[in-house]
Amino acid sequence: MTYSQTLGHNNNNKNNNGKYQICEEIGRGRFGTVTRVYSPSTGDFYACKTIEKSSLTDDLDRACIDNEPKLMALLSFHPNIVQIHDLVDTDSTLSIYMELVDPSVSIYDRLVSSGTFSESQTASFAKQILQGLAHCHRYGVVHRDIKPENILVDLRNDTVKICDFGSGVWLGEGETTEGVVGTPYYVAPEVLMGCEYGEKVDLWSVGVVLYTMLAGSPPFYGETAEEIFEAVLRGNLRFPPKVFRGVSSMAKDFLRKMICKDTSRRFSAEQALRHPWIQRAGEGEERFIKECVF
Ligand SMILES: Nc1ncnc2c1ncn2[C@@H]1O[C@H](COP(=O)(O)OP(=O)(O)OP(=O)(O)O)[C@@H](O)[C@H]1O
Repeated sequence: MTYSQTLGHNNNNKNNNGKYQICEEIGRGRFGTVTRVYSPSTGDFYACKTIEKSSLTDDLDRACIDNEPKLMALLSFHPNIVQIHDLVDTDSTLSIYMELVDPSVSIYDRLVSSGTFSESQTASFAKQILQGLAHCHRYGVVHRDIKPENILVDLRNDTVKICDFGSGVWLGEGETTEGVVGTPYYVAPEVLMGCEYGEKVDLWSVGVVLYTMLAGSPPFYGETAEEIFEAVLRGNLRFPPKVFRGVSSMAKDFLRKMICKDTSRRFSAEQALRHPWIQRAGEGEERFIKECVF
């Protein structure tokens, strides 16, 4: 990874000093656009997230933008985490050059296009998400915004890649943090209660994502953000028989240990990886790519 700081005025080629050739837009988030770019020097394609600094209106947004490349750089290589390759920082824009996951589909896009996932597919993706998160947590990085939109599946090999570390935080051994960060359906109750919290917030969110993959809708629902927060705080986890008829009791046991209000009883990523539902993941599983609708 190389970091370049391009201070000064905007220049040609979208502030990248001509190091990269800009191709087409591949995604759009709250803060900017994601574009496919080509690097003649490495001969590789990358995904470039470009953020217009003028569009950042508050300090929290500015902190998110500063954090993302730092946290990504802190993590050594892991197959289930999008890698950072380069950073170009100018007066007006910040461009984060990342490993390109292409062709890819986010869990969110796949839920919208085709509804629920099979149990074996969910378990297989769960294992990869947890392996990626266990790696983050070993380095003290808490993602804080695990949701279907931030989990990409590389369709060349069905590999899951966790992306968007913009809401993340670094916590030293045993440290906690505070502050309401996350997305309503997936946020952990201790975040909403204004408590100090640690890396287990990510495990709650993974549990909610997996529940949503199996059921097609999240476990805590409401018409407004306030209603969703109230449902999350109640934390009343149900498995409606109509929806969960075909889902194994092992999967439900696993979800109860992830979507657990008591953080001391909630699984860590390492504990989750040892659960039999995850240990058995991958047995007799179909290729995801066949299930995808483009
Ligand atoms: N490395 C990548 N490879 C391929 N596509 C990517 C990559 N990173 C992001 N994308 C695409 O761009 C979209 C937006 O990216 P990302 O979520 O990182 O942006 P953001 O501005 O931080 O979004 P948010 O609104 O969640 O804060 C993703 O949903 C995905 O479709």
